[in-house]
Amino acid sequence: MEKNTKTAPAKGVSQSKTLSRPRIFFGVLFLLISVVLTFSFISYLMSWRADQSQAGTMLDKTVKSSNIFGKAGDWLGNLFIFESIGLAAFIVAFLYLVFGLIILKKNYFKPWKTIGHSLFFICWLPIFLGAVTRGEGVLSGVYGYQIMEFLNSVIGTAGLWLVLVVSIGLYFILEFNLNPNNVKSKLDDLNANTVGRVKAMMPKSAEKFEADQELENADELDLEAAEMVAASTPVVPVTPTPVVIKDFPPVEISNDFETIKTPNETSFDAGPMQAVDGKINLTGDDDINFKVEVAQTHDVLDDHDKKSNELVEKHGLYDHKLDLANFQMPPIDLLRDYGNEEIAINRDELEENKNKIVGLLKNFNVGIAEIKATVGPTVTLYEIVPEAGIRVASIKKLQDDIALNLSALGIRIIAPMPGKGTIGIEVPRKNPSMVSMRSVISSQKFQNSDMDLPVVFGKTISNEIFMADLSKMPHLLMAGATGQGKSVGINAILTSLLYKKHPSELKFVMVDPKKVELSLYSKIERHYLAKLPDGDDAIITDTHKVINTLNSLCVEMDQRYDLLKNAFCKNLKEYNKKFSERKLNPENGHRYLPYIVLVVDEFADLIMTAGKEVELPIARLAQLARAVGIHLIVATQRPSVNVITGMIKANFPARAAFRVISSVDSRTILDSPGADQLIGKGDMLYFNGNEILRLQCAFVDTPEVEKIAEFIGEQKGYSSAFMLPEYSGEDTTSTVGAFDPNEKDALFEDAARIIVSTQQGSTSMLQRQLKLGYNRAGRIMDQLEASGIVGGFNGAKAREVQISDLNSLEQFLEELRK
Ligand SMILES: Nc1ncnc2c1ncn2[C@@H]1O[C@H](COP(=O)(O)OP(=O)(O)OP(=O)(O)O)[C@@H](O)[C@H]1O
Repeated sequence: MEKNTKTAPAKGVSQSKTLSRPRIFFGVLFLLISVVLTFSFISYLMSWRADQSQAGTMLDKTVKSSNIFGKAGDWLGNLFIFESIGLAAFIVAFLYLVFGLIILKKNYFKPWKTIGHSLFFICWLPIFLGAVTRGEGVLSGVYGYQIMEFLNSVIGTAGLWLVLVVSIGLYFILEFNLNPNNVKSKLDDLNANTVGRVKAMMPKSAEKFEADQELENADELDLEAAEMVAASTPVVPVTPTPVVIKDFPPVEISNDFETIKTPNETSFDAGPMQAVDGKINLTGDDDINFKVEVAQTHDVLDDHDKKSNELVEKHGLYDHKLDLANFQMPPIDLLRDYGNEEIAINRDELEENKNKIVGLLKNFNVGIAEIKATVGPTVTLYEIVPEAGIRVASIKKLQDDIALNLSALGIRIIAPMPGKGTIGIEVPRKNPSMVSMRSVISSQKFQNSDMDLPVVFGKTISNEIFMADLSKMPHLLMAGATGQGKSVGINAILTSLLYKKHPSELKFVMVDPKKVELSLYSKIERHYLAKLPDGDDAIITDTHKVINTLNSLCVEMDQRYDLLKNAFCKNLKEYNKKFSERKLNPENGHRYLPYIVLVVDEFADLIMTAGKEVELPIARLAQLARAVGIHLIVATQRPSVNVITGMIKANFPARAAFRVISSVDSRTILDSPGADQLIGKGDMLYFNGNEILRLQCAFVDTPEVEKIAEFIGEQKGYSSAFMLPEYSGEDTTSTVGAFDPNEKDALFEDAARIIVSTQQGSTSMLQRQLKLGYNRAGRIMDQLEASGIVGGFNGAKAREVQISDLNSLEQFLEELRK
């Protein structure tokens, strides 16, 4: 086969689909020949008697022909039909069509098979037609008539017909593997698959057809393999009735059972069968035993599904946006247009830097084979390919010398560039371009993104818009010395989320010890913020309240885990989908769960004042909260090891570093140096657990954020902020001690019965069943623990229930009452 390497592939078209010109020429030529032959033959058959008399008058203008292709058509018809093979001439035209398509790489036909069949019929059909017409007319052609005559004289008429019938019979048997059993099952198959076959005959696009062809081939192979295995593997009979398989045509088994399919979707028809307890015993008269067992699906939600389907039919899917149905997402105009953000290429600067890099490396005996520059918004990346034999480490060592030589801050050497086989030198541009929030938010990439929590950071050094999904990160640690763009970065993240998520889908818990950075967002309290029931401000600035809020978030997380567990869901997305499909009953505590994003602006401050009390709930949330849709963004100015402890770091796989003051700080946040070499003003490194990317953070100014918050705040919101569960740290722990029956809660006994009957020591279950606040439910749980009905606190798991049945419990309660 000829390779299509001469013509360059067009963008977006794979090489294999591009055809070389000679291929197209010959392909089309063959198709044309096929068309000409077909029509000439048809035309010839309609008027052959008249036109045959004109043979030999090709150049005589006075003689007219009635063939559609004139005298040439006559000549072709005469040559192929009359003088040669009669009607079988059409097979020749067909072969041209097949070859044309093969040349054009349209593999509708299997070439060798088609040629084989065609040759058989080119030989057989003229003789057959000769025998039928006895040489009358043109149907057999001269060849057909002559051979027929010859055979007739040698083996007689009966012999001739015997040869014809036997040969066609053999042909069908060999081709279609016919035997009496087979014929029957093929007929059944034909019946069952009529619809499928009609579909298969519908016109398909060329690619689809190719794919089908491959599948068909694969099926054929698998079927053959299956037959071989069936024939060679002795199967121990496990049912009293021996089982037989005659063939494997695809067929539906019965309404009660699912169609049995092999991994490649080939269905088996196993002849007569009986179903006992989900097992199908196949019977027949062959000697292979075969037992098929269909695993019964125990779908406990079947009734629920029916009910939920009815509810969905009646009320439609649950619409979480309904409460704020008229809520409008902020328009792009609220973001400032900072003018032309096109990257202006300064050729002199590029040339100068290139010469300096090449010259300097030469001085250190580092030869360069190739150098390439990519200009980004703030940084130009020079990629060099060193000459063979140069050690990468020797170039890495020259970082300071290169920086000195280029007299530029912020040089970063990446040796080697991951996945590129080059060494990168990032050199800041003299006149960097601004990346505005407006430009990234209005980009198609952001607008069309289907991420759950899309966050657009800015642009990469190759000027591509960089986005990440906060729900996949799943928590982000940000660091940067003061004034390097951290607050702008947080605003960029929050803005991206505000531009994409409806208030019913997302809530923020904002912690701002500096008191000024996030205060702008207080306007969106009733739309997007979450707070403690007794909290005055939604934006938390007081360290003590932060501890309560973090613990309350832990409670929310535990409750969400309970809900997910009861709904048999693995994550928040699945749970919300199920809830929208009305498969979860709100009376059992189920509700639509918005994502919760905790934003801590100055983490160092919190750790300094509250230490472990803050670190532990943050670490707990970071470890467990991802599946229930709680995500953390923690920022700090001081990325020292006593702030970003090992426990915190281990649970924050995504890190964003703005410029930090020392390479030690850079190592703390990124596990590698580099952030100390950044140039500030939003120049950042983003680490997603695999590689470090240099980005220019999008710029969003405070007035822009204010406008967005105002736009949202002026719209109708919920009656209050999203309420987090109650939490009062001291209360709940202090009551665990000796049990005092006189001080037991009024609902103590009811709670005990619920716990014992369900054998689940879960506080949130008590909350739901008894419709209690977390504090009271927690207190009751402590009393239950003190009285010995449930075991001690068991982390994320429910407490152990010490009493196994209600009878024993009643006796126990009786004792307590005495
Ligand atoms: N992405 C950016 N593009 C352009 N300029 C930026 C960008 N980010 C920050 N700057 C500039 O840097 C200044 C300081 O940014 P920012 O307030 O975000 O710093 P910070 O790290 O939060 O400082 P602090 O911790 O003291 O609050 C901004 O006022 C702005 O002029």
